[in-house]
Amino acid sequence: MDTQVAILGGGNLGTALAKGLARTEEASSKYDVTITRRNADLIRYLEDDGITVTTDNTAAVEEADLVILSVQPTQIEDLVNDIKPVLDPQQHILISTMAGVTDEDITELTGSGFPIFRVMPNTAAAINQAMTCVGKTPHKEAEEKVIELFESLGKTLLINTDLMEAATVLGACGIAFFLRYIRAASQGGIEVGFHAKEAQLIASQTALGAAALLLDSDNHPEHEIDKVTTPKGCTIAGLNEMEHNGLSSALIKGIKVSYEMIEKIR
Ligand SMILES: NC(=O)C1=CN([C@@H]2O[C@H](COP(=O)(O)OP(=O)(O)OC[C@H]3O[C@@H](n4cnc5c(N)ncnc54)[C@H](O)[C@@H]3O)[C@@H](O)[C@H]2O)C=CC1
Ligand SMILES: O=C(O)[C@@H]1CCC=N1
Repeated sequence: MDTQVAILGGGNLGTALAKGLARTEEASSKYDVTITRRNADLIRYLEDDGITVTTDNTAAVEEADLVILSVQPTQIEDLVNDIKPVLDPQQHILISTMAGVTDEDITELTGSGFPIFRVMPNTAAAINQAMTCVGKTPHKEAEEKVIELFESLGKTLLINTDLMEAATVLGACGIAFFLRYIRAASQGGIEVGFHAKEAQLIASQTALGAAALLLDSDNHPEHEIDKVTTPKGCTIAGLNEMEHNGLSSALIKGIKVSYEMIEKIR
């Protein structure tokens, strides 16, 4: 029988997870997905992909093996109060995507005995290109199921839970950080002669190529950069100008401020 997945909170991330699970034959043949949202009509379109859409959290949980909690941190208390009567430690593996919410926070609301996993995916799950960090737990059998689910949505990395906040910033917020780079590169591309759509295509495919070079080889970025920077050429001139203006420093500082912010989310 298919594994039953309930995604509670069909917002930006929840819908990305649902779309990814419906998008490939491999995932859709393994997982039966139900997604909930208070205003379910806003995500009714997911039914076209074979996903069950409902406002009824308890009905979704009653059927589920894997329960993904994907509401905002401030909304978790109401959600757990809603589903608590049907939560069963023998049946349910709880998976939280919530930034800054610890497993202790969740246990306080659910009561003890549940395998609770903290995961940090990103919105590229919608196209099965997510990076998902999964926090280690002692529940090894359940862990395999959680990793299998997120492997069907992209790549996974098992990490110590004290790194979940760092994973949030680098992997989840990272989507926005890289997209802002692509937007800026496109704007530069327009200044030097391209139409907006052409500039975006060139910048996006170049970003994808740069990332793929690293994923394919495991090389350090600077090793690949050295291959592009012709002596006295235009690459090193542009790169050094970017660094004089604080490119690397701005990124590092932004990541640190983002990290410090997680403490304050809840
Ligand atoms: N957006 C992102 O890229 C990522 C978000 N996260 C985390 O995932 C969680 C969700 O984030 P987003 O999807 O961006 O937020 P969102 O605000 O877009 O989605 C939350 C959804 O949950 C629904 N909701 C709230 N209470 C509910 C309830 N009791 N029953 C059913 N639905 C309910 C809301 O109506 C909303 O549609 C957050 O905790 C966030 O920290 C983690 C990684 C990436
Ligand atoms: O910005 C946020 O707080 C959430 C967590 C990671 C991505 N979005």
